[in-house]
Amino acid sequence: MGDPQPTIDQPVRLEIDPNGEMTGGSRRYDKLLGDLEGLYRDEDAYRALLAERGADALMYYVYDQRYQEGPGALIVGTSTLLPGTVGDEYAMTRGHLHAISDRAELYYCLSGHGVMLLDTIDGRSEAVELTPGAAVNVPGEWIHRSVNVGDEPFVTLFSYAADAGQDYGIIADAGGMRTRIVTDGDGWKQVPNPTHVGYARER
Ligand SMILES: O=P(O)(O)OC[C@H]1O[C@H](O)[C@H](O)[C@@H](O)[C@@H]1O
Ligand SMILES: [Fe+2]
Repeated sequence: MGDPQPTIDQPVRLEIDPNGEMTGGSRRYDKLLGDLEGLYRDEDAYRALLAERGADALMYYVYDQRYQEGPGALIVGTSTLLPGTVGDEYAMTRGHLHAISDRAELYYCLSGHGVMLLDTIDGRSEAVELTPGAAVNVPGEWIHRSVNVGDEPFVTLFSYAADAGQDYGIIADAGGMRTRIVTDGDGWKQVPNPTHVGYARER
């Protein structure tokens, strides 16, 4: 009686387009304007956009491919974040800490112009600007979100451990991340977020 035989998955070929289309993946999911209640600071601007474009307006979408949920497997996919602002804030993903918080993630920019916004529980914040060909290796323990600061879709290729999971509550409970990425007229800037009350473990 030896150890049980591991499941050996078959390699998968993925076709990944700079505009974010991916074939060979396992699934696609869409985030709509109506899903993003509470994300943006300017609630009046959010309500106005909702009235104008409807709850079904597409904000971002993700393709991914995974073999299994085990700790040794990778999830690979693309994220396409459509451009725009809500109030003075640029379009962004909800953001998360991995549920298994030490899990890292690679993001490689395929097209567009964005910022990876990053916070740690222990008080550090970073904003890493991404243009095609630039990547960020996000270490474990960093809360992360993508922000589109350009006029075109911001598309990244990502990869992370299949067992990582996502904790969204950590940002919601803190009143947002420590900083926000806003327009200053002709570009982006990072400003303190006045609604941020600290992450649970630092309160
Ligand atoms: O999950 P959100 O914060 O809404 O961001 C959307 C997606 O962004 C990235 O591409 C991650 O790798 C995905 O796992 C994540 O789901
Ligand atoms: Fe992630």
